[in-house]
Amino acid sequence: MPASVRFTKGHGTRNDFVLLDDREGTFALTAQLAAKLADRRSGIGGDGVIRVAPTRLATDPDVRAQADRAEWFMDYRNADGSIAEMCGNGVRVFAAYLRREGLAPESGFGVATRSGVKQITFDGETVVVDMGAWRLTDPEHAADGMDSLVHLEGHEPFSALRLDLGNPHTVAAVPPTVQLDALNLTEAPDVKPPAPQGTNVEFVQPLARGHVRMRVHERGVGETESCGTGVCAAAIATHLWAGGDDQDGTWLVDVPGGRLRVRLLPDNHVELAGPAVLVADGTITLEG
Ligand SMILES: N[C@@H](CCC[C@H](N)C(=O)O)C(=O)O
Repeated sequence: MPASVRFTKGHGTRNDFVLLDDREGTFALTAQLAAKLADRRSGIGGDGVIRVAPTRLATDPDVRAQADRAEWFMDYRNADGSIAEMCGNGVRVFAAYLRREGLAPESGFGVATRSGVKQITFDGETVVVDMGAWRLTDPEHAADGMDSLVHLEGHEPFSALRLDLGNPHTVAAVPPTVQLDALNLTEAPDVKPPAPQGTNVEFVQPLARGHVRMRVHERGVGETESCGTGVCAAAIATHLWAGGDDQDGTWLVDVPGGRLRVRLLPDNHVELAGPAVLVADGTITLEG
């Protein structure tokens, strides 16, 4: 492991990350290292930690197999050190870093992730990501658009839909009689049936046609101010609940950290667009 590593702190709608520049592919992002760096008091602080690494040197053969379509691999871990397959805000910050460092073409490129290659383009400072194809987690039980319940103390259980965006999501419909801002998300919500790999839980309320607001409790982190895969899941679920044809396929999703745009594309593909901000750079010494 090298003695010192360049890092960059960045965020996408205030979902924040520590990026570690491992362009030579020389070290491992362990659970311990990620949790240490993500700590907001004794580390740099972030909702997640991302290693920028050459795809061809990835240890996972499924990631290495993406090397012909994506030069760089987003090696992502949550703040508690656990691995996640995908991160929608993280991949935009990752793309902004590659762009700034001149490591990828302005015209667009693929990023390798644990859930396949994600295609990036830029619209000015907005980073646009083809997040790939979504799917219902349990299509057999989701006929009416609901397949689970989310329990939060002090509330009637919320009806919810489980979706797979590469990582797991449970989108809970919050009735208009419930104040979204007042929900207590300090503890992980109780989801039934339980998710074997854990789940991110989104709480969603419609605002207008094609426009919703959302709060999220992220697996491996806690409540965050935004979740890119989560806003995609929220838009897809709301679209399905509305009968699938209530708008033109473009959704705005307001989260505590800002606003993201989601487009529902053919073949169940979903596109995420939003900002990515690189805040600070530094060097950190890693213990051997
Ligand atoms: N914040 C991310 C999602 C990060 C991973 C998630 N916590 C998980 O464990 O699946 C996003 O922007 O999508």
